[in-house]
Amino acid sequence: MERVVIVTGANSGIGLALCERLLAVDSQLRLCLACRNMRRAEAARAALLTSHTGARVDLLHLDVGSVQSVFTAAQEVKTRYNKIDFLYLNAGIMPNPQVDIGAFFKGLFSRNAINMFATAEGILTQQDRLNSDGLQEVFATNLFGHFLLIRELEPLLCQTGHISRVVWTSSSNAQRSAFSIEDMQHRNGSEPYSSSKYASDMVSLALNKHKNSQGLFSSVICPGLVMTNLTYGILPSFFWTLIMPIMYLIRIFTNTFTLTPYNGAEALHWLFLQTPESLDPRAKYHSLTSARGINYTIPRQMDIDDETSEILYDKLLELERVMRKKLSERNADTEAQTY
Ligand SMILES: NC(=O)C1=CN([C@@H]2O[C@H](COP(=O)(O)OP(=O)(O)OC[C@H]3O[C@@H](n4cnc5c(N)ncnc54)[C@H](OP(=O)(O)O)[C@@H]3O)[C@@H](O)[C@H]2O)C=CC1
Ligand SMILES: CC(C)CCC[C@@H](C)[C@H]1CC[C@H]2C3=C(CC[C@]12C)[C@@]1(C)CCC(=O)[C@@H](C)[C@@H]1CC3
Repeated sequence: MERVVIVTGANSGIGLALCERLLAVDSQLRLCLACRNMRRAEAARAALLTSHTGARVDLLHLDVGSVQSVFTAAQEVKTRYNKIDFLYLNAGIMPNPQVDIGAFFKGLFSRNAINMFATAEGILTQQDRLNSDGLQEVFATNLFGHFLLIRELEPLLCQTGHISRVVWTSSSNAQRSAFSIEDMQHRNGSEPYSSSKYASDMVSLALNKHKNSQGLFSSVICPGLVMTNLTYGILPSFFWTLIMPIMYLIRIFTNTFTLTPYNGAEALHWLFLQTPESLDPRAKYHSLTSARGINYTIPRQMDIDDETSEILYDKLLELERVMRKKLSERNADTEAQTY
């Protein structure tokens, strides 16, 4: 049976590697690349068709960081497909990352060194900004746009007699300490990436609680540390290439250095092959690569509580109402001006 799979941020890195891997296991797939830049999306589609001639690969314009774009894209999805089997929420940003060199060297000679390499805890900050919707950009892109997409696609995702899956590309950098329920957009901190990923872990838990009975199942994964455009924003690519032998050395101590997008997509691919009943809603599924280069997936319990995840879910629903109102007022104004 033909399965419909949508991948956000599919034109590069882990998203593109996932598409390659999915087409390799299911040639009947109807794959939809949901991207903000159609030129890059076309190039990704061409690359996929080179290795999988005859595959059914659609393109969808989607900027998850824009409320209007999410609504327009969801409308388009509803006209194209009558069900969704997998929705991979993979698009993500980490703007203006800064590594605290002092904290890095302190961590290097501490008992916490392995954990630091696996999670970047305490050594990585970012500078966020407001987007044109008046939302914090990292929150809007990594979390809220995806949340809205799910809400808009509920008629397709929650159908009686059909199972749909959503999979969030989260991170082991998601930390409780970076998230505050009073400041869910992380307006006041310097770890918006960590906060947004922690929030996605909580939303996934809440979604399972509210939507499993309607056939919608949510999971979260961490791809490990992968060389992509995102990590090339932290250190330039030539520097990563220079220190690659050290990276392989570190992999002996932490299997979280998956390094290639193919390896990083392991848990995303693994989830595609599992039945939802066999999965743990409180677990994050980690892509891991052993020192010998063997890929595997393991679940680890997430540090989240039901109460905060419920409050967050409600707050997101409230923000959704506010944004819908704002948008309809904005659209009414534009219409009035054109007449
Ligand atoms: N690399 C790593 O070590 C890790 C990555 N992750 C997560 O993996 C996911 C994929 O990132 P990765 O492959 O590493 O990095 P890439 O930068 O290669 O991929 C990110 C993708 O998201 C897209 N994207 C960004 N913003 C938007 C937007 N507003 N609307 C639509 N698409 C958007 C990008 O599009 P464009 O090309 O147009 O910018 C790109 O296709 C992210 O969620 C990231 O947080 C998690 C843990 C580790
Ligand atoms: C290995 C080198 C000698 C020095 C590299 C130091 C840091 C730049 C890295 C150490 C741990 C890395 C890390 C990430 C980014 C680069 C490091 C901070 C991530 C935060 C990238 C995005 C994620 O989502 C996490 C899973 C990564 C965790 C580890």
